[in-house]
Amino acid sequence: MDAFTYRDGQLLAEQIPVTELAARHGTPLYLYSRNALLERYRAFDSALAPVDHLVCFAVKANSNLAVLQTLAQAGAGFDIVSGGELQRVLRAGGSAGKVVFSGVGKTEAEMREALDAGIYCFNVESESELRRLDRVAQSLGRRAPIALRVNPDVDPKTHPYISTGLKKNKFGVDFATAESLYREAAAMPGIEILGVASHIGSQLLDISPLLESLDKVLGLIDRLQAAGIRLRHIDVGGGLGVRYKDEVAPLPSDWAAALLPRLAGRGLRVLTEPGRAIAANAGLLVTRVEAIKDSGEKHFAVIDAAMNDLIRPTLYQAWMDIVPVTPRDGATTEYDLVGPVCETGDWLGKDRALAIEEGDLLAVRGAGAYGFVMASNYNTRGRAAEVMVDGGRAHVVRARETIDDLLRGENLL
Ligand SMILES: Cc1ncc(COP(=O)(O)O)c(C=O)c1O
Ligand SMILES: N[C@@H](CCCC[NH3+])C(=O)O
Repeated sequence: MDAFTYRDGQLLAEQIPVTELAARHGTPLYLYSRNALLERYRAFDSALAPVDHLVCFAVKANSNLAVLQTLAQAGAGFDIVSGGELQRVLRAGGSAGKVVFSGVGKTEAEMREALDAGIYCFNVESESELRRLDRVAQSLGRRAPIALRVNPDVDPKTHPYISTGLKKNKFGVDFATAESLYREAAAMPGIEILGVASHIGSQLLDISPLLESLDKVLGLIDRLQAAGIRLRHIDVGGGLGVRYKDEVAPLPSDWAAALLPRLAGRGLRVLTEPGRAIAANAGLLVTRVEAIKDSGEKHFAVIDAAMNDLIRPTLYQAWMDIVPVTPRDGATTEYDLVGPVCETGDWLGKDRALAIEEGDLLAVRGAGAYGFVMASNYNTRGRAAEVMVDGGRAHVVRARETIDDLLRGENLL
């Protein structure tokens, strides 16, 4: 479903006019559709239904408690990268037994916290981390369940900032040394080997690099088995892309249809860590046009959302669809949509043909993933409110930050 569609000339969030939500909650405003989240989660869950599996939502994509609660209630597991994300998952009612912990810089405190909570698996990204985890687990009289996150050195053909599976990227254990590291792990008293993990990058539009990576990892599993190390699961990572403009993104069903035959007969539990593919198109960022101005060379629409609210356009030159909430008839003008932040890079869209006037509302589509989570307080701007729509009802799931929120904890000399 598209949760955000037009009816009678205005954009709706599920069944509620976006104008009404903006009037009630102000702008900039993040809107999420509960039903769109569920539908996208279930697309992964049912695509993997033929095998024992766990869909671990990548919390970094959207860590709002109500988003996590929605997915936890649907049965999701979670991929976390910090102790903070673990706390969020637990507060949202997620179960620790469905959590995998990725990330290259886990601290001892985070390891202890995750062991105490009883997470399902640590995705270990280096030899140094493995030794540290062994030590921490032993000090607690525990064995830490692990998978090695291997770096298969495969080009995911995506933006260089969001590629993770190349040798030159910081992620994962060098593929050539993975086998010997598994042997070391097998002898560590504080470590219990569960599986293997890989994640090669984000916004992937082509499945073939994922298959190339999978084939390499399956070869490793075979070599390990020959050495007497049997794995129980394979975590194939996340990364499936979405449509922002005109991209043709692979469906979870197509992805699973390509993946599952390669895994047949191995008895491996399959884990995946999708973030963007579940959350991106379940969210909108709503903003108001504050001012229209002309530089003699360019037309600018100054909007009340800025790079601090949504950094993807300026950080990755990402194109995100920006649409009028109540479209006007008449001639369009090409605008650069810029925010109030004092940076030339503060833009959400460039050269967009729009018929708009001051005071109009615009909506940035695809903002449900890597939107609010990457927001900052730059220029002492409070972060936007987050509202979740469920059919005809809207819930404020995070209040807009006030200046008091921003100044809390700051002291004069
Ligand atoms: C280890 C890991 N898992 C999962 C994800 C989620 O990626 P995506 O949002 O592209 O599905 C990421 C981010 O790229 C990641 O680094
Ligand atoms: N933040 C990135 C994705 C990062 C993926 C995290 N490993 C984006 O907006 O596209």
